[in-house]
This record gives sequence, structure tokens and C-alpha cells, in this order.
Amino acid sequence: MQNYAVRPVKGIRGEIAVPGDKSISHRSIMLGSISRGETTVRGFLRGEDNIATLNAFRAMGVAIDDDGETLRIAGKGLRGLSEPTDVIDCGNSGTSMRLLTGLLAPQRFYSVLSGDQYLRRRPMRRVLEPLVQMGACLYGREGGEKAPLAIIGRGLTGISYASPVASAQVKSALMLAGLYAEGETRISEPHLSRDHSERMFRHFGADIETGHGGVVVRSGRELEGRDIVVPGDISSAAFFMVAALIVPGSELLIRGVGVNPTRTGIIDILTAMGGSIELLDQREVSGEPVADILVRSSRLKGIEIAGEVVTRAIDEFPVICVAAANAEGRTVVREARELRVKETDRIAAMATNLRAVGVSVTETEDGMDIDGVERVAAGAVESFGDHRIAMSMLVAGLSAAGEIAVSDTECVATSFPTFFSILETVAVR
Ligand SMILES: O=C(O)C1=C[C@@H](OP(=O)(O)O)[C@@H](O)[C@H](O)C1
Ligand SMILES: C=C(OP(=O)(O)O)C(=O)O
Repeated sequence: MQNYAVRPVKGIRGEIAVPGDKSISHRSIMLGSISRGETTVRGFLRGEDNIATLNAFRAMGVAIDDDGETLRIAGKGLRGLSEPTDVIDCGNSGTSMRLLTGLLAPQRFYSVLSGDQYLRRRPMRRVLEPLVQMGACLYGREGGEKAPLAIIGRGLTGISYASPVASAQVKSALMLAGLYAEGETRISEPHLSRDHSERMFRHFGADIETGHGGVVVRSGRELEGRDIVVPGDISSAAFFMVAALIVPGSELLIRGVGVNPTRTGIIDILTAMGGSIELLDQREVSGEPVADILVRSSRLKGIEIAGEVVTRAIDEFPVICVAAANAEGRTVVREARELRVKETDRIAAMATNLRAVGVSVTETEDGMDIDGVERVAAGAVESFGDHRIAMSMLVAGLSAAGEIAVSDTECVATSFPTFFSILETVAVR
């Protein structure tokens, strides 16, 4: 088991670029594989989650060439995937498993999806239930709640589905199924979740409409291969944004970060806490907004966080907790129940870890109250096998009273394999 310890530093300074967006990288492989012609992907995230998606499509007969810079996907068209000869291993990746379930349900073959011990504990009925309403034949442990999932591909019919959770994975699974289902598939959600699928479906020429009522996908149109440039992942940038805010004497420029409005909740939250964050050189790349982000150390204050911004910052809560621990006063998080069903229960994990470094945290069913301290104490904590918990606690160590040691940090490679090397380049000792 790999452990890593971070000592307090004198500043976070310089210029960095973070690796490609995880959500967009997954989708580029999926849509490229079921399009006609070649798709090229530059800036693809080579994290373990995305490699799981890449291997899944190779196992279904798609030729994907990787020269280390650009991926070249020889698209097979909507009906060109072939039956995988073994279980598809989604590793730790909820996105791979849920989106693949939607894509595989309407194929003319049998497939099985599984994953690691964490993924096999996560809820899957949220995608199985609407897909079964569309006519899918799907099985899972615990009455369809948990992986391994068995998928007996067959013809589907479009439905109109109001999702009870704001989840881009549920929405995207149904959109992918909708490419094959007879008629139209309509999906609405309580708040708009990340809309990378909508943007990429349009980019590949799918028959799609978006608006206040949600998204509508119509089947019958082949997709066309495209050239995609993946922007930097704002969820990875978030660790360095918080690091630069909480370490006095910091100034950090993060270049080429995706700033899709469905993902910028972290910027809104940190700005409301008093953080100095500027977006520079805003532009558009492959249908996604991109900017450089300039962050300077700031005195943060506690705020209340609830409502739609929670969806727009869902993966950033572990590191938001670290910002809150370093802020003056109390930060109140509510309506964030979804955090309990991620790679681990992120409310419980962060409460445990922050308490271990001297921060008072009260858990509620759908959130937590965090009382900021002058300085987080030194201590030893666990990753709970969750990449974002590991990186968040390492960031906490940068401005703590002493060393923070985190155990089981291999999981960082799930989404951000270059985290440690980037940290070395910006930490002023
Ligand atoms: O669609 C996606 O790429 C993702 C959606 C979110 O999950 P939910 O759909 O479960 O909210 C997010 O937490 C995950 O990291 C990536
Ligand atoms: C929740 C996450 O990913 P996934 O659901 O794809 O495992 C994440 O990366 O924080």
C-alpha cells in the first residue's frame, strides 16, 4: 500500500496545466466508437477510469490506436460493436458502468459489467429502472441494485423519464440507449447536471434537442466521427485552486481548464467564500468553454451551500471541505446526499478525516457543518480508496501545522495520475 505525506509549504506558485477532463474523455471514446469514420482525441485523460472505458471498447472490437499524444478511434457505426468474450471490468468508474449499461442494453448481444469492491457497492438501479421501462433485459445483484450487471441486449422503445436525481450518468445512459430506441427518448432532471453528453451528441451529429423540458434524443441517425480536443479537468484543477487559496503567499495560473457552466460550481462556491479567482482568455474548444484560471491566496469565510450549485460542484466537495476547514466561521452543506454514494461515502469520509486533524464537523443525512480553524493540525488519515479524498487531504497538509500523512494513495491514479508531479512543481519549500 502506498502512503504519502505532505508538509506545510511557503507558497503555491507558478503555471500549470491539468490533465484532460474525465467526463469528456469517457464520452469521446464511447461516441467515437459508435460513429462512422475516424475520431481523433487529443488531451485524453490517461487515468485508470478512462483506460477502463478504452479497454471496454477494444474488447468490443473497436480499433483504438494511441501514439501517446492522440487517440485514433476507428468508428464502427451504431451497429458495429461485437459481443465481448469476457466480463467488462469498469474498475472504479461509475461513469463507465452506468453509461455502458445504457449503450449495451440495446445491442444485439450479451454482456456483463463488473468493477472493483467500491464500484460493486454503488447503486445501479437508478439506470436499470428506466432502461427496463424502455424494454431492456438487465440483471444485477440485490434485485438489480448492484454490479455485476448482466445485459441481454434487445430492442428498446423511447420513454419520457423524469429522473428523481440530478445525475449526468443517469441522463447519459438513457441518451445512449435513446440512439437505438424506437421513437424518441425524453429525459428531465431536478437540476441540470453536467451537459457534456448533450454537447458531444450534437458535435457528432446526433438527432437531439435540449431546452427547459430536458433533453430529447431521436434514433435513426448515424453519428459521424470528429476531432476532439479535451479541455483540462476543472475537478482536477480544483485541488490546486484550493491549495493556492489556503497557502499564504500563493499565486497560481492554471491553463486550459474546461469552464462549462454545469461544472463551475467550485468557482462560484470558492468566490462566495472570499477566494480570489479570475477567469482569463475565455474561449471555446470542441464545443466546450475553456479558460485560464488565476488564483491568489485569500482569507476564506464559511458559507451555506445547497441547491443547484451542489450538482455543479458534486465532485469537488471533498476539497471544498478542506477550504471550509481553513475558513473563518462555519460552512453549512445541505442537499448533498449524492455524496454518500460516490466511490465512498464522502460525507462520512471527510468528517472522519477532518476530525483527525482537529476540525469540528457535524454530519447530517444530506450534508455537514464544518467549523473552520486557524490551522488544521498534523495527523494521519485514510483515503478510503477514494482518489478525491486522498488528494483533498494531501492539499490540507500544505497549510497545516505539521505533516499530514495519507494512507492508500494509489487511488489518485483513478482520475489524476500526474497529481504528485504537478504538486512538486508548484510547492515552494
Ligand atoms: O457523467 C459523468 O461523467 C459524471 C457524473 C457525476 O456522477 P452522477 O451522475 O452520479 O452525479 C460525477 O460525480 C462523475 O464523476 C462523473
Ligand atoms: C464520482 C466520480 O466518478 P465515477 O462516478 O465515474 O466513479 C468522481 O470522479 O468523483
